[in-house]
Formats: sequence, structure tokens, C-alpha cells
Amino acid sequence: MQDGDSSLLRPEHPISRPLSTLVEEFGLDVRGDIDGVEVTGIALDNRKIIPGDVFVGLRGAHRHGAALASGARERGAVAVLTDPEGAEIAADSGLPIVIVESPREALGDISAWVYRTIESPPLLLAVTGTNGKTSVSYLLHGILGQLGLVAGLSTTAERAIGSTAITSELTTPEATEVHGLLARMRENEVRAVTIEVSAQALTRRRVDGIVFDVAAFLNLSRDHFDDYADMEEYFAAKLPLFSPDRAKRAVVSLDSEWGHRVVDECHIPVTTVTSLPNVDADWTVTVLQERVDGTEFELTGPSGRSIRTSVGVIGHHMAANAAVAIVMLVEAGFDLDAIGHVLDRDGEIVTRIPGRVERVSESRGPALFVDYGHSPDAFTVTLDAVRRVVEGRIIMVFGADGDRDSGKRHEMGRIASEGADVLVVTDYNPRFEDPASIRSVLLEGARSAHDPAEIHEVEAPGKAIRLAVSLAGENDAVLWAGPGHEDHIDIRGEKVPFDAREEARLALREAGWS
Ligand SMILES: CC(=O)N[C@H]1[C@@H](OP(=O)(O)OP(=O)(O)OC[C@H]2O[C@@H](n3ccc(=O)[nH]c3=O)[C@H](O)[C@@H]2O)O[C@H](CO)[C@@H](O)[C@@H]1O[C@H](C)C(=O)N[C@@H](C)C(=O)N[C@H](CCC(=O)O)C(=O)O
Ligand SMILES: Nc1ncnc2c1ncn2[C@@H]1O[C@H](COP(=O)(O)OP(=O)(O)OP(=O)(O)O)[C@@H](O)[C@H]1O
Repeated sequence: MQDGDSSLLRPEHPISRPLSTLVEEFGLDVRGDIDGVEVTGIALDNRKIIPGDVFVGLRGAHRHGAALASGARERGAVAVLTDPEGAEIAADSGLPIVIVESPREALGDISAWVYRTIESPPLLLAVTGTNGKTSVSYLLHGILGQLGLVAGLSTTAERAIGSTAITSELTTPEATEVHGLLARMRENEVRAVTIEVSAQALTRRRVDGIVFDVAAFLNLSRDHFDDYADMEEYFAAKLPLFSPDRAKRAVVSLDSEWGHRVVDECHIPVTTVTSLPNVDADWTVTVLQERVDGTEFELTGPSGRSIRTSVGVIGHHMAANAAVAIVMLVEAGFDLDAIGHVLDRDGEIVTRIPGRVERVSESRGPALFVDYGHSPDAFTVTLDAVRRVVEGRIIMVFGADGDRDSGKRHEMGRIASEGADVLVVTDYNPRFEDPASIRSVLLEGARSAHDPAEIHEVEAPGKAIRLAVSLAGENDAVLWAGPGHEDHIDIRGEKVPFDAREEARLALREAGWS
């Protein structure tokens, strides 16, 4: 598995199709000669072009992709697909130009045509929400494997076919890569695919050309206010996933108020789930036991049918995530008893969720969890989960993403300070921002708490985790929120290798805890 490796995002044995047929079927305009031109793939980054590809030139924030058409031709592109502005820009590229008014709007269907992904698709599952998408996707992937299916996965952390995986760049790949991945999965006889769908992916039409069998809505809370003006706009970006042209059925968690809005406003059959005691839903999850190594729960559905099992991760929220995964499979046509049978056989949902409250410590010494939480709600939920499984203090290490929704930082600091006993505020992906000013807002938030925690500031994350471990006693817990599965820190656009889980293990070893 390699960062930037996109090998799984296109078929190994592509099917060649005449460009003229594409042009005819989609009623597109053409400049240049396309007679005899055969297409085997499609890509919107000229660096990822391989011979036989159509290069899609999109207008971006920094450039018009069509300006890079000559480079695409050098790598073997057979044509450029672009908008009227791009057609002018790419005029001298030496490639035939296919013109479409709005390439993003057409890209899903065109990519589906190139890779023939509409023909006999696998079972298609989608997961959206502010928090929990990656976790639910891995839980689905795990149960599908336990049921004996070859399963495929696309998440923030990895794209995977069975046990082969590559590191992800975006949460949801662009439409060209989504369909390339589906084609690759078909070659590998994948029967069920789970795709994590971000709000940005819906806004940017990355999952067009797909009709999901079941789509789940998990929750909505403050995040991504750099992409969306407010919660209403953020919600409006998510809602289109629950329309008949995108999904056949919905599974909606009523754990956030926004779930009720999805139920009221969507136009496909809906099944509801909740982990809250006083909310009416089709399915209810009850947490039976919370341990440092996992959570046991019971899920009860219509006519009292129930299932009792465990997930090997801490937290009420993980039981709620697992419940959504199970209900999605029931809605997809799997028998609840068959699911119950494999879970009983294996003793739990067998999965590995990278960097989501992942315990990296051993049985001796403080419990150390590395998490991907980077929103106020994720902090609340994980701190609550840790508090319920440890007797001692919580020492929390965290920072905040640079160049991402700066308005949430104060609240993150306050929540951390109210939920933990000791804070170590550090750096996390400063990108092009000044890391000291990110920390200062987090610290301000932390100091504004009703009953503030003991607060430390340590710039370097490696030193921060070592301080946290040195402050922790046998019965305490260290929660490192932010880096999760990531293997680098982004400093001014440079990806500096940094693996928080590895650093945390080292820090424990150096402190004599393993
Ligand atoms: C802000 C944003 O949406 N940026 C996206 C955008 O980049 P851009 O507008 O800066 O593109 P650009 O650099 O102007 O380039 C224009 C075109 O030229 C192409 N190009 C560019 C350079 C080059 O050398 N060769 C080349 O062909 C690009 O592929 C693009 O098509 O177009 C690129 C190609 O499609 C995307 O990869 C990129 O996503 C960036 C990486 C991103 O971070 N997106 C975020 C907003 C995002 O989508 N996040 C969500 C989830 C987040 C979450 O839940 O936490 C996600 O699904 O990942
Ligand atoms: N059901 C949930 N409700 C609230 N918070 C959750 C839930 N599930 C997970 N979280 C928190 O959100 C963090 C991110 O989890 P996960 O990666 O599964 O979500 P995500 O929606 O995929 O986020 P991202 O798109 O940023 O990867 C977790 O590490 C945890 O702190």
C-alpha cells in the first residue's frame, strides 16, 4: 500500500470502446477527427493519464485543467473532454476535443459508460453524515466478509478490494476514479461495495452514475463551514443522496435532530435506527457493556426481532454505528438470523477500523487511543466513550487542521477542556496557516471552559504525546484526537511522514509501559 498509488482506481483489463459512440450517445460536440479513436479509460488529472484515456479538463480553483492537455497527450490521452472555455484553451493540444457545457454534471454518466459500470452492478451501499462514515463502512466491510462475500470498500482511509488496499487521497474519489474502482472490483468478482460519501462529493457530483441499493444517514453537526455557509446549506448538500435517482432505500439514524429532517424530506423508503432512549425508531440499539477493548450491544427491530453482539472498539457511538451497518444489510436483503449466526460464530463484528478510537496500548499501563475526531461533536462523543471505560484521568492530546473551517476551533478547545482532565495542545496539519495561531485559538477555547482542565502547550506532536504519556498513571487514559490513520503531517503543502499510532507506541515503550 502506497500513498498516491492509484492502481486500484481503474480496471486491469479495460474494455475498448469507440469515442464516436460516446459522442453519439451523449449528443456531444466535437472539434477534430475522432474517426477510429478508441477509449479505454478516463482521468481528470494529467499526471494519472495512461494510453487510451480521455483527459477531462475541468476548471479548478487554481487553473483550468484544459491548459494541461498537451501533457495529457504526451502520456497517451486520445482526446480531451472539456467545457467551451476549455475547448479554446486546449485548441493547440493536438488532441480531438469533445465539448460538454458542464463536464462535472456529465462526468458520472460518461465514466459509467467508459467503464460499463451500469451493467450488472454489485450490491452498492453508501454512508454519509458528519461523523462515523469511515467506521460504519469498515463495520459493513467486516460483516460482509463474515457472511462470506468478496467485498469492496472506499473510505477516507483506504480503498480496498478484499484484503488488498491503497491509501486514499480524498474521502470520496472523483467520478472517473469511483467508476474505475467499480470496474476493477468487477474484475475481482466483488459482490458488495461500500462507499463513504462526503457532502463535498455530492456537491461535486462524484457519485453520479450510481444508484445505491441502500444509503445511510448517520448525523450532522458543525463542520466544513469553509465549504458551506451554515448547517442548512451543509444539510442541503447531503440530502440529494436520498433521492430515487441516487438510492433505492435509506437507513436513517435518529441520533441527531437532522435525521428527522431526512425522514421528512427524502423521497425513498426509509428505515430508522436510534441509540437514544426516548426516540421512536424502527430499530433500537441498547448498549449492554462498555469495556476498554470493546462494546457489547443489542439491536431490536420490528416485531421484536433482535441481535446481540459486540464491536471491538470503545463507545456508545460505535454500537450505534454497528447498528446502522446491520440494519443496512437487512434492508439490502440479508436475513437478520444469518447475520446473527455469523456474528455469534465469530463472537463479534470482525473488523479493523484504522485510527478510530484505536487502542494502541497493551494491557499493562495507561490505555492510549488514537482517534480521527476533528470536530466538536467527535470530541464530545470520544471523550464520553473514554470516560466510561477508564477509572483514572483523561489526558487529551489534540490540535486542529490548518486551512479547514477555522470557526470550530474555539469550541473544540472548550469541549476538550470540559471533557478531559489534562490537555496537551499541539500541532496537526498546519498546511499554509501559522501553527501558533491555530494553537492559540484552541487554548483560548480551552481556558474558556466552565471548569478548565490542566493545560499544556507543546508545538511538536511527537513531544506532545511523550509529555502526555509521562503524565499518565497506570489507570489513566491518553486520547490523541486528530491524526487517526494518517501517515503524514501537511506543512505548507509538504507531506512530512508522521505516523501517530507508531509514535504513540514508541512513547509507551520509551516510558516502560510495553
Ligand atoms: C478544494 C477542492 O475541492 N479542491 C479539489 C479541486 O482542486 P482545485 O480546484 O484546486 O484544482 P486545480 O489545482 O485548480 O486543478 C484544476 C484541474 O486540473 C487538474 N490538474 C491539476 C494539476 C496538475 O498537475 N494536473 C492536473 O491535471 C486537476 O485534476 C483539476 O481537475 O479539484 C481536484 C481534482 O478534482 C480535487 O482533488 C481537489 O480536492 C481537494 C484535494 C480537497 O481537499 N477537496 C476537499 C474539499 C474534499 O473534497 N473533501 C471531502 C471530504 C472531507 C471530509 O469529510 O473531511 C472529500 O470527499 O475528500
Ligand atoms: N456515530 C458517531 N457519532 C459521533 N461521532 C462519531 C461517530 N462515529 C465516529 N465518531 C467520531 O468521529 C471521528 C471520525 O470517525 P469516522 O472517520 O468514522 O467518521 P467520518 O464521517 O468518516 O469522518 P471523516 O470524513 O472526517 O473521515 C471518530 O474518530 C470519532 O471521534
